[in-house]
Amino acid sequence: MSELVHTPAELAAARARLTGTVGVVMTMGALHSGHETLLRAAREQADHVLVTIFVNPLQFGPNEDFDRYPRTLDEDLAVCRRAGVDLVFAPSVPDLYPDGAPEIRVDPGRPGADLEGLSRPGFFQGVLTVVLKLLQLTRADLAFFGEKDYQQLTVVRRMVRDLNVPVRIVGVPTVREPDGLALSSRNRYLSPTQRQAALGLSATLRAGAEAAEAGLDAGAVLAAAHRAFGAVDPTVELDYLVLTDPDLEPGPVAGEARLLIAASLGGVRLIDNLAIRLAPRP
Ligand SMILES: Nc1ncnc2c1ncn2[C@@H]1O[C@H](COP(=O)(O)OP(=O)(O)OP(=O)(O)O)[C@@H](O)[C@H]1O
Ligand SMILES: CC(C)(CO)[C@@H](O)C(=O)[O-]
Ligand code: BAL
Repeated sequence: MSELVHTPAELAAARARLTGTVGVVMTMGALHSGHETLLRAAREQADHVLVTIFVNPLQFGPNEDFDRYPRTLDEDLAVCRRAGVDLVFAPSVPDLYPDGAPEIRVDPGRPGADLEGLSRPGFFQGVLTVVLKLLQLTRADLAFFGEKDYQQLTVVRRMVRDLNVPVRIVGVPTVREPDGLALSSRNRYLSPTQRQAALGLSATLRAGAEAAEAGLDAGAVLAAAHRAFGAVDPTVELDYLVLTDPDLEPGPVAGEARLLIAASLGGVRLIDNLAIRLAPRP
C-alpha cells in the first residue's frame, strides 16, 4: 500500500517512519512504463521508494503546456501501488511554493544554457530549483532520473556535484515502444498520424548510431543523422540535432558520445537521444 501525502509537514512525518535507504523518483505524473522502469530501479537499489508527482509551474514557459499537462493522480497511484512504492508526495502548487514563485532559484549555468536551455528559457532553472527542494524535503539517499531527458540528468548531476548535495544520482536508460518511439507523457498529445511521424526522431538517431558502427568519424555520423532526418515526414520540425561529448562539455567529440534530437509536431515538442561509440581515430 502506498501512503499518499500532500503537504511538506505530512511528508516529513511519513519520511521519519522510513528506516534504511530511500530512493526518490521525481515525476510530473501521467505515469507510463518509462516511469515504471525508474520505480523498479529504485525498488532494487533502495530499501524504500518515494515518488513525487508535481507539475512544476516554474519550469514551463508562458506558451508551454502547463495548463493542459495531463493530471491523472488516481491512475498514477494505482501504478505506484503495483510497483510497491512506499510513499507518494503529491503537493499542490501552494504546498510547494507557499510564498508564490521563489525569489531564490538555482542557476543552471553553462550546462543548462544550450539545447533545451536555448529553446526553453528558464526551464532548467525551474527544474533545478524544484529538484533541490524535493531533495531537501524527501531527504532521499538516491534519486533516479531517466536518460530520455539526457540534458536534465546531466544538469542535475552537475548541481549535486557543484553544490555538495548529499544524494546519489542514478541514470536509467530510455524505455522505448517496440517501434522505437521513446516513451513520454507528451506522446498522448499526438494523433495517430503524428505518432507515426514521430518515429522519425528515433530513426534519425539510429542512422547516426549505424554510421558510427560502420566506423565513420564524428562529422560523418552527424551528417548521416541529418540525411536520415531529411527523409522524415516534413511536418516534423527540427529544433536541434547534435553530437556531443557524453557530459555535454563543449569541444571535439571522440570515443563515447551522445546524439541528441529535439523536434516539434503540430506544437508537440519531443526529445530523444542515443549513446554513440565512435571508432578510435587511425
Ligand atoms: N521513456 C523513458 N525512459 C526512461 N525514463 C523516462 C522516460 N520517460 C520519462 N522518464 C523519466 O521519468 C522522470 C519523470 O519524467 P516526466 O514525468 O517528465 O515524464 P516524461 O514522460 O518525460 O514527460 P514529458 O513528456 O512531459 O517530458 C524523468 O526522470 C524522466 O527522464
Ligand atoms: C525532474 C522533474 C520531476 C522536475 O519537475 C521533471 O523535470 C521531470 O518530470 O522530468
Ligand atoms: N520531462 C522533463 C520535464 C519537461 O519536459 O517539462
